[in-house]
Amino acid sequence: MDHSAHLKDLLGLDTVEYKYGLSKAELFHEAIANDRGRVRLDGPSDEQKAFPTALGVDGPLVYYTDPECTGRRVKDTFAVAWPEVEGTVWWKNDLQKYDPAKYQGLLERVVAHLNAKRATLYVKDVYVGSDPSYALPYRFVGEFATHAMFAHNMFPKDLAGVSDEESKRWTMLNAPSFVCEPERDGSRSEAAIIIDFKNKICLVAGRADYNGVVKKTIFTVMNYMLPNQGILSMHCSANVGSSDDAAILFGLSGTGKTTLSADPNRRLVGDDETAWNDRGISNLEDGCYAKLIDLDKEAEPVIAAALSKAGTIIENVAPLPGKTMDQCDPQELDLADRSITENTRFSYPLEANPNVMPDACGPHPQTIVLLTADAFGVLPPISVLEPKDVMYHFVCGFTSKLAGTEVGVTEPQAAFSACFGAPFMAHKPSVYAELLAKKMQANEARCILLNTGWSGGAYGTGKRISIKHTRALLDAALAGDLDADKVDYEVHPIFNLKMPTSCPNVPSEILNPRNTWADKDGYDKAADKLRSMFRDNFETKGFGALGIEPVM
Ligand SMILES: Nc1ncnc2c1ncn2[C@@H]1O[C@H](COP(=O)(O)OP(=O)(O)O)[C@@H](O)[C@H]1O
Ligand SMILES: C=C(OP(=O)(O)O)C(=O)O
Ligand SMILES: [Mn+2]
Repeated sequence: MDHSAHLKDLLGLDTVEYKYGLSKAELFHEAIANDRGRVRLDGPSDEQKAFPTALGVDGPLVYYTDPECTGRRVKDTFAVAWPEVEGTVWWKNDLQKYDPAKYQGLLERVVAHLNAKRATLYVKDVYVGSDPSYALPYRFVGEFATHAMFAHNMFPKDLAGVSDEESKRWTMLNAPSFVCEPERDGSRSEAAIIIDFKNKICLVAGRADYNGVVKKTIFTVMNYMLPNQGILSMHCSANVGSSDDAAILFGLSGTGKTTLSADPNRRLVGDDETAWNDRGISNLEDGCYAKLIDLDKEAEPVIAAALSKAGTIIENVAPLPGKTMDQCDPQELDLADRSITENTRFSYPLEANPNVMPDACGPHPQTIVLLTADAFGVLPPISVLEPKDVMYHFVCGFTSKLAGTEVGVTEPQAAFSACFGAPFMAHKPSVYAELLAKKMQANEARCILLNTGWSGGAYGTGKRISIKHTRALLDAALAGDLDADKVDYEVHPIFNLKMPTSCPNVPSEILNPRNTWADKDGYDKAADKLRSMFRDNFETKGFGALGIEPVM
């Protein structure tokens, strides 16, 4: 069945025009010519009205989202509560039930809207997963060429060996020009992002044109599908060292998955979504989606270099003062500008990194890193974990949500996000925890908790630990220099975490966070408060009943 028959059959689209399978260069030109002014813009700057903007033919595509949608709209993210799937989904605030009848009505209205305007729709066929044994065909269908180009950048394209493509295919219908009516459509607002697990459809209706939606929605789908095959899907980045030693780095948004995995001395597997099966790890994607805010070109050389490559998509970054986008070299964008959002981004294909693993896969991980960005400034910058600590911290998923990635978050907010990615975990945390425990039993790995958050005080008084020190800590851990037989530890009296007392290229005094606070009493109180939060969260979520041992 070709794409138009498929989309007529699945969705009822029949009077639209398709631009199917365009090359990246063609999508780039389509975006320049056609995406301009297609989203309602209420009060943006002139610069935003002129989106998207090309920086020369070989330059990046610079795209400005709807100002309402500069991050993920978590409160507008749903899955259809079909009776067949209702009992298998982990329902929560960031994945709520959508009434099946309302969903069917809404889908019909979106399709009617596109048919009525004889919309031009971009169709891009990619895969989610770089290993054909589990990869799923993913058909992006949407009004914006930019999104189709994003799908092209971010996902594997020519993957041979995927069986039964038609029956496995997932389809995203992405219609930013539609306006949801909550009363009639059952949505919360004028936009809704809805996963239909029964019919393999992701519907993006309304103002939700942040590129991240195109990847995180299908990631949620993979987190639903893969555990059913015994494959652990993870919100983590991954890379491989020179002796074929793989590492995975779990973390919620803003904790450093992308930054720390882009390591000039290690080959990249992926920066965000990784699967772990019986053969090892592999990337679900084929590109990276890095934050640009305050990018320090010395601390993040790989990401900075990717910024001058052709074919990237830059999102919501303003030009330097006095420049217009057309004159502005990608290296001269105003990376400190927060006027549109803190969550400024760019998407680049893996090949923009000179140091990647062939086929975006690697062996079983030798090191498991749990990333957290503690805005209370009380967790040690590095702790060495036992497997039971990993299970505890994995289900707790403590971090601070940083500004920007989720609509509505404007300053750091303590969060317990199970599996370091609760919004994307379609099953209950126990499903992923059990798989992780099995994988860890079968493959011995060293485990660390790496805190990329605040030191010397909480957010507001202290400072974020430098990327230089975080990297030195990570490098030492990866080299085995912090293994139990190599280094002395202190045990943190409140968090019960093993803190190395020394580490190459890191001042020893920062290794125990209490040393970095002038106000020791203040530190003790803050640490105590965080421990209470950990305990309350553990209790409320009933993790004890899953066989997880409370470690603090
Ligand atoms: N010590 C640190 N380690 C990692 N990232 C840091 C650190 N200090 C500041 N940052 C910044 O924090 C952000 C981390 O974001 P990113 O790597 O995109 O996280 P993720 O991929 O997990 O969402 C980047 O903007 C990075 O520059
Ligand atoms: C793209 C995202 O991922 P991250 O911030 O983890 O890179 C996101 O959460 O929208
Ligand atoms: Mn990232």
